[in-house]
Amino acid sequence: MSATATRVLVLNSGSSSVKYQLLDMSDTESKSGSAAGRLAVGLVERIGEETSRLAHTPLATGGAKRETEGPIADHEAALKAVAAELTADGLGLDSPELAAIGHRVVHGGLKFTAPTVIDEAVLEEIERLVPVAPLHNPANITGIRTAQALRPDLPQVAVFDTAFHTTMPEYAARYAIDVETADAHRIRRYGFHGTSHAYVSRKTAELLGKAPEEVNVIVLHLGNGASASAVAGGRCVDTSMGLTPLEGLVMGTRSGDIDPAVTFHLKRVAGMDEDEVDVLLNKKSGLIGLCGDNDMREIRRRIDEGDERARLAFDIYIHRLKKYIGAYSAVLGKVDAVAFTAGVGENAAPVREAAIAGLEEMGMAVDAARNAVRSDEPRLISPDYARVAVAVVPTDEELEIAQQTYALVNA
Ligand SMILES: Nc1ncnc2c1ncn2[C@@H]1O[C@H](COP(=O)(O)OP(=O)(O)O)[C@@H](O)[C@H]1O
Ligand SMILES: CC(=O)OP(=O)(O)O
Ligand SMILES: [Mg+2]
Repeated sequence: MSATATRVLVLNSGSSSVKYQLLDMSDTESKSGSAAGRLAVGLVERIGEETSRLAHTPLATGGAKRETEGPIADHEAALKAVAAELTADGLGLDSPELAAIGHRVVHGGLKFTAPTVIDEAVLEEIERLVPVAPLHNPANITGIRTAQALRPDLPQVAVFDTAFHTTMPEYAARYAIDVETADAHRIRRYGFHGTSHAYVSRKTAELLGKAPEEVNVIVLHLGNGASASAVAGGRCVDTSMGLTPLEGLVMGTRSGDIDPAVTFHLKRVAGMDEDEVDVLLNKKSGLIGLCGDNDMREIRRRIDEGDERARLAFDIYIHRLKKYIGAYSAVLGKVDAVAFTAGVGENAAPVREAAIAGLEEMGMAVDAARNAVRSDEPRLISPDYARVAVAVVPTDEELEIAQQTYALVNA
């Protein structure tokens, strides 16, 4: 790595999207956690559909956001389109200032507990985990292979969603099924969104003016995928996603918790095969299965118009959230804060209000005026009298990945 190479490109490849950021890590603020070192940010959406969309903002040049629509067939094409956008701003991947490329990798199993420089053996292991992260790991692998082809000389670093959760105690991670079968097939709770849970729990402690070791936090990461975690003194002690990102909360298109016997029933009685059940639970369930929409904005709009199906979907979503807040309060014993994050958690005030409503006896409440504030900054939404702080803490998986990547290549 050259002495002047201080930039990191971060790729967060989802099942049908790529979020990316180019950061300059020599900027002291980007090292400590603010947005100052961001040179370019963007998003490719609806990959593989008829009209994909690329939105690119070159912050370094002060240029306006550029949006292009047109077909982008796969993640390889998406990444090449991103590279072309960066090149157009003089921020191309050929820059000698680029120190590394950091990749979000969703499933790292038990092997990867920390950021890892990617080689063929690491890629093989990520590939081996495809069956337990079928929506995510294949996209991550394509992202890595394409980036390697564009810059074979650069270190590529994998930052795993599962890493933060590897501290869970055995009694939280192990399912109550036959031990030999579970161990033979590595069946256990792994948990996901760990980079976000780690970042948000740390930021929440900061908001309270305390060290992470001093606080117990329930983090509610509510995006299209959604998960809850119980973080005690900076360490994850339980989380709602399991072997795969299907378990736990009601999500945009995933069912979350369900009696596993439903799957036998669908096969024996409804005549579905494995793949059909998989698609049903991962892609046609959750909010979209309940009411036909997975975007919380649309669901709130329909509720305001008196739509009963949207109302019921919302109520089911909130009921599940409340159950996890209760469960993790008991797991933690003492809760200092509940932190809402990701697309829904950061933006949907009615979700926050409804999830906390009625929890006054548990020391939790939401102040309506504080909850209505829109901001990119971490903020409290509980009234001053509440024993438990309720907060909105915007996540920043890309910054966290950049910091971990840069630290590793400079170690
Ligand atoms: N202004 C908003 N109000 C309510 N919900 C929102 C708003 N903006 C985004 N969302 C929700 O956030 C979701 C996307 O969250 P995000 O964290 O970006 O998800 P992912 O990373 O899983 O793609 C959308 O599907 C939508 O439900
Ligand atoms: C693991 C997971 O569910 O990720 P996402 O929310 O990006 O789909
Ligand atoms: Mg996400």
